[in-house]
Amino acid sequence: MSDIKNCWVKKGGAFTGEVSAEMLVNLDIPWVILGHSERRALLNETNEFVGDKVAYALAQGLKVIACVGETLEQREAGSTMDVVAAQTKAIADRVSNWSNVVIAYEPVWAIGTGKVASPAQAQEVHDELRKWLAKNVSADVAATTRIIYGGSVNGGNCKELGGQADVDGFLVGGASLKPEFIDIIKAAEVKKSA
Ligand SMILES: O=C[C@H](O)COP(=O)(O)O
Repeated sequence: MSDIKNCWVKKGGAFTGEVSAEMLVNLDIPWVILGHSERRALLNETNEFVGDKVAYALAQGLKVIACVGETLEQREAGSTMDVVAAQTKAIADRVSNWSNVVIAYEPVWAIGTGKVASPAQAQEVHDELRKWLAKNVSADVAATTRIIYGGSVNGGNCKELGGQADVDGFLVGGASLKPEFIDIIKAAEVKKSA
């Protein structure tokens, strides 16, 4: 197993049902996904709590895919960038070394719905996120941090999405269980080898 979709915010202990970062390290699981929208929405994980989790997981030696993304209501209200900037800021406030962080932009309305963001919509947010990192963290972190896209990626849309300048790969749910996953991997690797 190469990743898991959550871990606890601090050292393991009497937190029944939670998976600690230390457990993942012991099991040689290198990556953890934190801040997934389902945990934010269903388990009331705040931006600050997610930021604390990211910092703790990194401190234990894990690599983190940190998810950010807006709901449909937030997009329609024109607050997409405010939402993802606030989510990213809570991480930036707690993390100084970004070398083991990947940001996953996952518009909530696109996750598991079949309604993928258009390549232009994805590129716009990825570009804004990179600019946010350049302004608020550093030019180096902005240039080197991978910003991947998630939300209804499939074999049919991966090429065009992956061709966008600031889309550095994908976070894939449903399609990772289907043969088309191989096409998605290939679409993500084109840029890596370029
Ligand atoms: O956890 C998986 C991601 O949220 C994306 O899921 P999806 O590719 O099924 O939309």
